[in-house]
Amino acid sequence: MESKPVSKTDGSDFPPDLSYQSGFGNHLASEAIPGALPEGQNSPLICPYGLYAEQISGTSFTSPRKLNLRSWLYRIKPSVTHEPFKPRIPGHGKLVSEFNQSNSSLTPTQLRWKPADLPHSPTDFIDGLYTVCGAGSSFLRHGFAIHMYSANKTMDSCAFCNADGDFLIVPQEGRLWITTECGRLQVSPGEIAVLPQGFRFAVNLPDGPSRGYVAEVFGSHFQLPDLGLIGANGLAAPRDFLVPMAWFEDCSCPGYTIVQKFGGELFTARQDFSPFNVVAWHGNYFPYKYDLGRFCPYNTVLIDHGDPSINTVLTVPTEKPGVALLDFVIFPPRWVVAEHTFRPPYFHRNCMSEFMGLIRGGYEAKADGFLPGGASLHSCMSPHGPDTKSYEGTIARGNEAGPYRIADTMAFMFESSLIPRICPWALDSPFMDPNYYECWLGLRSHFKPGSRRKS
Ligand SMILES: O=C(O)Cc1cc(O)ccc1O
Ligand SMILES: [Fe+2]
Repeated sequence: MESKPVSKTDGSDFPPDLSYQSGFGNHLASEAIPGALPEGQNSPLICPYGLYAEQISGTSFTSPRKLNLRSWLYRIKPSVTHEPFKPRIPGHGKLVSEFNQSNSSLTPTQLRWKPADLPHSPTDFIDGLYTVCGAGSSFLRHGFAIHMYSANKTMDSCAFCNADGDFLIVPQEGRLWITTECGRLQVSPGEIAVLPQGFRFAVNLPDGPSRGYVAEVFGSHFQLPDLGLIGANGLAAPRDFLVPMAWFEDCSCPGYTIVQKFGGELFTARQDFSPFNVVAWHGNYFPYKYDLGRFCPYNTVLIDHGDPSINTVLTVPTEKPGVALLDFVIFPPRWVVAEHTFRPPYFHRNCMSEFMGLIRGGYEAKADGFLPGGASLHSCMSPHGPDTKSYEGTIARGNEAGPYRIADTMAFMFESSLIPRICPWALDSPFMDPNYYECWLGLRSHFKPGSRRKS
C-alpha cells in the first residue's frame, strides 16, 4: 500500500464528492478494501489483511440493547500503540468539564454576546475552542458544556479525542472537513456534525477563518426525539443523517500527536502513525452529520405560537420522562400563518435554560443585536421574549398581516434542564453586550382599563 502524507495544510485532499452511508442509529458496515471485514465474528484469531480488531464502546457493555452503542474497527495498528499521555504544554486553560465555583459563576441576568472576532494568529480547532457555560460534571457522567470556537488553521499532524462526552458541532462560518476514524465528513454552515465520545478526529479548515458553536454532553448520547402525535414522519428524518465510509491512510509519521480531552484538561501522546488507519468498521457507534435544510418543520396552522420543542432535531434525555439534559432545537425558514395571534416567540420564563446561536439571517424575536455568530443565554426562570422593536412592529402590523415566509434564517437553541454556570472569559469577554437588558426597557404599558379590545 502506498503511503499518503498525513499532514494536511489546506484540506485539498478531500474530494468534493465524498459519499456517505445513511441512517440514524443504524447498524452500518463499511470497507475501504473489499473483504476487510471479518465474516461471522468480530474478533477472529487473524483478521483479513492482517488488521487488528478494536472495539469502541459508547455505552456500558450491559446497557439495554436499544441504547447499546459500539463499533468494531479493523485497523493497521491498534490505538494503544503510543507513548504515555503527558499534560499538554502549554495548557489550554479555557475548557471546563466540571462546573463549580472555582471555574465559573452564576447569574440570572439575561446575557448576549456579539460574534467573536476571527483569530489573527494561527489557531487550530483545538486552540480556538473555549467553554462559554455548562453544568454538571464529566467525571460524574451527567452534565453538559457549551463551547464556541474561532479558528483559522487546519490541525497539523494531530488528532483530537474527547474522552469527556459527545460533541455536537454547529459551524457558523467556514466549512469543516473532519477526518475521523470511521472516515471523512464535509460539514458546511447549515449542517451539523456529531463526534461521539472517544472518536479521534482532525479538523481541516478549507475556508481558513471559521467560527461556530459546540454542545458537549456527558454520560448520554444524542437521540432523535419521539414524534408522538405528529406520527411516523416529520422533523429530522433518520435517513438524512450521513455517516462516513471507511477511509484510511497508511503512513509512518513520527511525531503524530493525539490530544486527549480528559476531565476538561488536555493530554498529549506521541505515536508514529496516523490514527486514521481504520480499513473497515461495523457497528452503531459512529460520527455523523445532518443538513438542517432537510428538517421538516411542523407548526401552527391556525392560532397561537407553538412551543419551540416542536423543532427539536436531536435530544439527550434524562431519566425523567420529557426532561432533556440537552435539546438541540432549530428555528428554520418557514411559513407563518397564524390568525389573530402574536406570532413571534412569546414573553416567557422557563424552568429550562436556553442558550441560543444564529447561523445566518435574523431571528424573529430580536430586531437588533442578535447577530450571526453571536449568542444569548436565558437561564432558568429569567424572563425574556421579543425585544421592543419586534413587539411594537408586530402590533403595528396588526391582525391583517397575511401569511408570510420567514426566509434566509437559521437560529438554534441548546436547551437544558440543568442550570448553567458561566465561564469568566465569557462573562468578561469584550463581545459581551452589557446593554442587552435595554432591548426590553422600551416595552411600555398599553393598559387601558375600560377599553377591552377584542383581538
Ligand atoms: O426564547 C427564545 O427565543 C426561544 C423560544 C422560541 C420560541 O418560539 C418559543 C419559546 C422560546 O423559548
Ligand atoms: Fe425562550
